[in-house]
Amino acid sequence: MSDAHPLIQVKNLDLYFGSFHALKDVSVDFHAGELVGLVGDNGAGKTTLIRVLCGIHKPSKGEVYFDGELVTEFHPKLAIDQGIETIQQSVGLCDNLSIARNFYLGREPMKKIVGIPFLDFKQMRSMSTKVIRAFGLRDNVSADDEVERLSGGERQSVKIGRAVEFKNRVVIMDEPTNHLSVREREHVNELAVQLKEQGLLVIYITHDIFQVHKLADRVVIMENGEKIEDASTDSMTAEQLEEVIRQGGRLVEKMGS
Ligand SMILES: Nc1ncnc2c1ncn2[C@@H]1O[C@H](COP(=O)(O)OP(=O)(O)OP(=O)(O)O)[C@@H](O)[C@H]1O
Repeated sequence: MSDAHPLIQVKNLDLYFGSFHALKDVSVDFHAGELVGLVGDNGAGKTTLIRVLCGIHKPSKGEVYFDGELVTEFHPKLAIDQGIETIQQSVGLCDNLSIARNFYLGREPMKKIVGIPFLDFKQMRSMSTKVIRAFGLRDNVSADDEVERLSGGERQSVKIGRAVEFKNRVVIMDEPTNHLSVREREHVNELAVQLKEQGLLVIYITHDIFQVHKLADRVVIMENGEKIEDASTDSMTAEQLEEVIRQGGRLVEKMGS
């Protein structure tokens, strides 16, 4: 994997919120077909880093390359057009709309009847039905049901199915299993692995180093806006990575000296 060029390359990134230095000289590569765990304590800079990748924040210094091309404009719409999707626990679906409508949110297929464009409900229904079955929703859930009646895990499945169907290249999962039952958590984690096996880059943000160690190819640890570790899960155990987090990078400095 490391010989191919990275799908996303972050080089010497700094980001200030006013005088607060939120990202400090962060460099990290992310490859297609890789599941990378992004971990670190509260306020470490994980969300800020992925917000740069999603075009929400413009870095103060440093570069981001997407598929080898320097990103010159940071805007959420551009990131979506490049195929970067973020899956968050509490956002991304409208409760009072059907699963079919949610599936196409902002990308509704249209058909023309006597020259007048209408939403193509038939296509929305058939495509979303296919996907919700493939992604393991209960048989008694229909594409016409409102999202409100779905469990947390099913909601995540709809978002993940949408990311696959719309041919995203990068899926960023921000604490995707918070508040889920054990079985739902397993299901969402299996879907994350499926995404990477289909060649997508999956960046998985979590506080749970033990959970992500089982899934990820690599774990990147952040602390106080800095990247303090970037290790393959083959080279370090979950316990060793937890110790790095506990010591806040002091262990890595010691090992390097
Ligand atoms: N828009 C903002 N304006 C000012 N400060 C911000 C802003 N966004 C984040 N910060 C600060 O930047 C630091 C890093 O925050 P960030 O949300 O990236 O951390 P995190 O690692 O995702 O933490 P958590 O796990 O708690 O979500 C925090 O101190 C936070 O208060």
